[in-house]
Amino acid sequence: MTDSKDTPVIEIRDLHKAYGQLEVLKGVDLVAPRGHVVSLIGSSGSGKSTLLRCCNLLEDSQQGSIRFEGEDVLWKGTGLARHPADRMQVTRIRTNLSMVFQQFNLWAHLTILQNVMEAPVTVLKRDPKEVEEKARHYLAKVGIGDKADNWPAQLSGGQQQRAAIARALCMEPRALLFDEPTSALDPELEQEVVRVIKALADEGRTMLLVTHDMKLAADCSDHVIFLHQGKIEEQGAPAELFGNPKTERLRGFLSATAA
Ligand SMILES: Nc1ncnc2c1ncn2[C@@H]1O[C@H](COP(=O)(O)OP(=O)(O)OP(=O)(O)O)[C@@H](O)[C@H]1O
Repeated sequence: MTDSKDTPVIEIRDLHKAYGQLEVLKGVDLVAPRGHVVSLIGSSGSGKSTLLRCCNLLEDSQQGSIRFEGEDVLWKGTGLARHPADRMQVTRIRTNLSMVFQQFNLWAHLTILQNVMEAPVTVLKRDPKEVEEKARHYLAKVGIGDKADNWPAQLSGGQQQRAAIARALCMEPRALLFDEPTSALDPELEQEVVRVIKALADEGRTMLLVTHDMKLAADCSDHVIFLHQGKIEEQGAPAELFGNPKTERLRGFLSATAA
């Protein structure tokens, strides 16, 4: 692994992905330098989640490259993690590129604290005492330190999503991948999560953010990519993109195809 500070945390080149005959990604490039937030916006079915899942090795792809801190993390057409060495690499990549899903995916039978501690203790074999300290720190950071001993069902949707963010942070990843983190939430709960994401962006965390929320993308991104039918339609800094006529056209097709 290269450790130059100039090496992008995530670098995707000419990525192609198909499910059978359905071509979902048709040559996508994306670069996320350290400390940058890159948002992916696009109509439903444009391939945003698929791109994120390829980064996290939940999907393989047919062509192109994905590099994490200069290291090639793509298996082309061979299936993922068949070899034990590959499995170790998959764990390492998933630890470093921690994913926050739309549907929080908390374990119902574990308390919030246990949910946050689960992967660092059981998968990464870290010391439970140290992990607990970190877990409490991250729960406090996302504003739900007082919910550590509650069950997920006792929390609101916004609180559950914040717990899911704390769980991702507790892996101490090099980058966070957010897949529509606010779309399962009511507007007022959404704002709780938006505040946490903005605070993480202000801290200089590297993040890829898939969102339908133009305002969220505009407020916290260094770079915004509009994906349409598996290709990049437009991209740039929010200040260049938002409010100009090109983006208004994109906003049009977004609202026409919103899920
Ligand atoms: N496992 C799968 N098998 C077959 N087709 C899939 C699979 N996953 C996604 N697709 C298809 O790939 C296309 C892109 O899906 P993807 O979830 O990446 O879109 P998206 O841009 O994230 O959409 P949305 O905004 O609605 O979440 C869609 O046509 C979808 O039906």
